[in-house]
Amino acid sequence: MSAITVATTSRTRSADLQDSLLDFAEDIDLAPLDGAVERRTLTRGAWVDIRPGWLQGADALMSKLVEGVGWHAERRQMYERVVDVPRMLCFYDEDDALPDPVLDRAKTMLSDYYGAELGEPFRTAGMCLYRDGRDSVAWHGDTIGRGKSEDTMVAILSVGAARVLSLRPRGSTTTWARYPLGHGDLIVMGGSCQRTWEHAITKTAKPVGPRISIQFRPRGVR
Ligand SMILES: O=C(O)CCC(=O)C(=O)O
Ligand SMILES: [Fe+2]
Repeated sequence: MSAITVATTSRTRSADLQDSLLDFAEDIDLAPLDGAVERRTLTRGAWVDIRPGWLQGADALMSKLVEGVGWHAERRQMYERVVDVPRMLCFYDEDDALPDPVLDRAKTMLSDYYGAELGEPFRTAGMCLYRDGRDSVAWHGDTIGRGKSEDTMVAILSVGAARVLSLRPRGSTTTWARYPLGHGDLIVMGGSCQRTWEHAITKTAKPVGPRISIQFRPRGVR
């Protein structure tokens, strides 16, 4: 009798394990962009496009990237002090192999969808790993390159814990828009957004797990 009970229990357990492995092995795939992207017009020629749930199988991609990306910490001069950049980073230049084929497909899909409007393809992939709510990115525009003077686009795919991307017009100290970016969501900042608006991932005291952001940019935009 007791042997049967044990056998039943172990069957259930292995079935559970198999289910969770199946969940884990859910195919990593991208849903269509056509007809599923919503544009929010900001001021001064800036806009944001949102495509929630673009990536399926985001758990599998998250694990793969946490393990497989050559994350490194950076330190940065802040006035008189050198401080830790509060997130881990990795940059894939246009000829670098991306850590999962789905990211190549993402880049191609974005280039196909936005090519006519953007006038060029997405080329590079920057990655940030926010280990917990203490990791952040301060208010900034991506203006190291051409975003300083030209309209452009920065497309961000998020995996892992949801964090809020905040936006404000340059010169303002108040947040005008908050976009919670969840597991598999896409947001695209476009038009003049990098030079006329600023964005940030602010710290949160809430207990949040790790989040990875993958930013696709055209050549010369940083
Ligand atoms: O984590 C994000 O989604 C934003 C990252 C960002 O703004 C940047 O790397 O320039
Ligand atoms: Fe940025």
